[in-house]
Amino acid sequence: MNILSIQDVVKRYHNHTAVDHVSFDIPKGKIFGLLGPNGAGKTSLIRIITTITRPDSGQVLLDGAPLSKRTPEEIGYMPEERGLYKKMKVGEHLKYLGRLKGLSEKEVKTKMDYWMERFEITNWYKKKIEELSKGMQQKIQFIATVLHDPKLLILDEPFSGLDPVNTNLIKDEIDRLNKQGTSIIFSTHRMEQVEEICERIVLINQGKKILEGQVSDIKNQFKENLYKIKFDGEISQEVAQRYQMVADRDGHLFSLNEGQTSNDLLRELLAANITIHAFEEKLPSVNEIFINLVNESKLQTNG
Ligand SMILES: Nc1ncnc2c1ncn2[C@@H]1O[C@H](COP(=O)(O)OP(=O)(O)OP(=O)(O)O)[C@@H](O)[C@H]1O
Repeated sequence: MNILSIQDVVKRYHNHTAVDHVSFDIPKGKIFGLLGPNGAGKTSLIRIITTITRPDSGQVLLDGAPLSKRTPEEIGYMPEERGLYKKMKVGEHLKYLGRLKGLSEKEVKTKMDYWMERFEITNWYKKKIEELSKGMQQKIQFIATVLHDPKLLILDEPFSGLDPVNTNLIKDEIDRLNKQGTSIIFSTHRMEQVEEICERIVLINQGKKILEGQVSDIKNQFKENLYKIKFDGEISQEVAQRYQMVADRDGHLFSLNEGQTSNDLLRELLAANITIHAFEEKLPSVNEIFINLVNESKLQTNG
């Protein structure tokens, strides 16, 4: 079952196509990465999902049903551009946003107290937003996003401006909400966070989907048969050349040749009488895959 189904969605601004026939599904209960370089069309797509704008064509289903007036109550969206009213007090602000999402006065109070206590910030109720640091405002924005228990959370750069302790705090909350069944779309340019957090990703470039799938499958799909080996001892020139051995940060990289297996390499190294401390396949990082694909499609467009 999918929490979200994007079906052939197109969005144009004047003569620019920001989202160009994009389709993908997001399975329920997963953390899904929506990736792409600046200007790729991610925000345009998110604004369609959250019903801020409408697509020119195509449709979006949330939990199997077309988007409607009730959609915002089912989604929690934390935009990259944080939009809190500086002059409002924290308590008033959360109450206001919770009411906008359809919560009753009593529900807002219960949920707000729960989150403020959870984050140990109950002494902030009467503080004005403008009195809070960027990171503190970020916490309030997070609470505002999850206050109404949305079934789909859309988080755009949720850790920007947070120190490592608060990053972990929010990361743990995201994880906990996900374990309780909340589906999550996570949009970021921080690729190491994608590897750590997301199960599946979609990569958009110039409005078009260029890659989609399970992170582990994608890494395997783009692997280059590289092995990282840590060893003590001498490797002959001949073997080093044949495997295009190069020094890496804390070991050496070996490339398998056509038709060779990792076992062939290991056998050869054992015969060379070296002491092997570590032997592992080096899969490309999501960052490397991202950069390669985006550069490739740039070349295709320019060529
Ligand atoms: N309201 C608008 N009017 C005109 N053009 C727009 C509008 N919103 C977005 N665009 C254009 O659509 C394209 C996609 O923008 P979008 O904000 O969706 O990208 P993005 O992937 O979110 O980028 P970033 O990572 O930089 O936030 C860009 O070329 C942008 O200039």
